[in-house]
Amino acid sequence: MAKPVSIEVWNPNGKYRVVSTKPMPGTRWINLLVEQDCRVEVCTQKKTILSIEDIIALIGDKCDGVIGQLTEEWGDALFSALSRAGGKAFGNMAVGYNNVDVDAATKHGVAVGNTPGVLTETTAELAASLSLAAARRIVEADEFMRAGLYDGWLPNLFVGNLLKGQTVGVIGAGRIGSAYARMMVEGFKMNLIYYDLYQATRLEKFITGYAEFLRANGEQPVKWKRAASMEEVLREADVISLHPVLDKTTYHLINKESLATMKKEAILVNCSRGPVIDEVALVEHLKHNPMFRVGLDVFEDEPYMKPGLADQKNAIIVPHIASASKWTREGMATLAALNVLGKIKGYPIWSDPNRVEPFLKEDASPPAACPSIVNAKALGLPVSKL
Ligand SMILES: NC(=O)C1=CN([C@@H]2O[C@H](COP(=O)(O)OP(=O)(O)OC[C@H]3O[C@@H](n4cnc5c(N)ncnc54)[C@H](O)[C@@H]3O)[C@@H](O)[C@H]2O)C=CC1
Ligand SMILES: O=C(O)C(=O)CO
Repeated sequence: MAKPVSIEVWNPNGKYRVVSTKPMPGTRWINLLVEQDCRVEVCTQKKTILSIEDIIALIGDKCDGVIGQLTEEWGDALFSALSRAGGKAFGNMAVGYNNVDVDAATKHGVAVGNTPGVLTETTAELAASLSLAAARRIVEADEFMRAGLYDGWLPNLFVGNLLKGQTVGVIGAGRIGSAYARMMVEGFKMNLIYYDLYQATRLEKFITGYAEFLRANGEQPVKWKRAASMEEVLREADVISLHPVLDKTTYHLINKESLATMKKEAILVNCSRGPVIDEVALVEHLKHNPMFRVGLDVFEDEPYMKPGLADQKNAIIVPHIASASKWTREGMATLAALNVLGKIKGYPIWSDPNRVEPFLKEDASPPAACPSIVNAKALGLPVSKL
């Protein structure tokens, strides 16, 4: 028997019971649920990652929907518990849903929501920050200052890489990868090489237009290329940022062999999911190639790091904070709640999950639709005409 889990309750007499496995930023998401007759229960347990038993205890005997987190393994056990409790919706507070067994959810008739569109720029900005921090050795230099080691300007002190004119490589040029590419190309006048299963037409058009603008202003134009293979990106790029989804095709995409393909002084950034990189191979590569640098937001066995990673001066490591801007996190909470609410109320699915602004306007009621349900087709859910 699982121990009871501590909760905070809003609108105790609400008709629909919605559980959030974590307190989430802002209050709009709670207000929107309460206004629509939901009793909202938020788990306040002082434990970062809840166990499956904890979540089953939270679901209880009657639960209409759950808002959960990417740290939780949502598989058959949780979806059958939710379905037994009458639940029809699970909202993952994330765009990535590799923690969710979508087939199991579909089998139990549960809609799975995610939160695309609201974290694109925020995540791309962190990837850009890590790229810059690695190129200019900002963390090492900061540690040096704090250690009281600075005793005057020197010609060779913390010399790093100039990005202008170098090539940025993007693997996975979807929403976030494309936003990152634009930042690096437009902001630092880098050339782009990208690899994706699909053509990034809008990104290509943007860079072509920007190159024309630069040429017209007497500046060196930037260039872009869609690579035929990932290896081409690894061979040619000076800075490589990973932005694919995590699935069977991208697990350990970066391994011993692919690391060996990269330039000795390349920079590798990962703001996607940890298992896209074989972290043991990466630690070895960092040890043997001191001029190779990485910026990591995500890790293979979060919250842990593989032995030796934290000792490498050529690694910048931050704790999965790529989406951590206030606007984005509040927006993610709102979208996750509206996915659950929409399914409870029987609303149709929003037709373009990338165009989520109407759901985020503080001073307006959100559209009567679920912003993004990943198994909408499999469940045969109707699409909104709004
Ligand atoms: N570190 C963080 O806090 C965050 C991490 N993420 C991660 O970033 C991922 C991407 O997010 P979005 O850009 O919104 O998704 P997206 O679906 O727009 O882009 C993913 C791209 O990866 C491509 N792709 C899939 N398999 C591939 C392969 N084998 N090789 C090359 N490309 C491949 C897809 O074609 C697509 O263009 C999410 O799934 C999530 O895991 C997202 C937000 C924040
Ligand atoms: O949305 C996601 O996929 C995240 O990783 C949140 O930071």
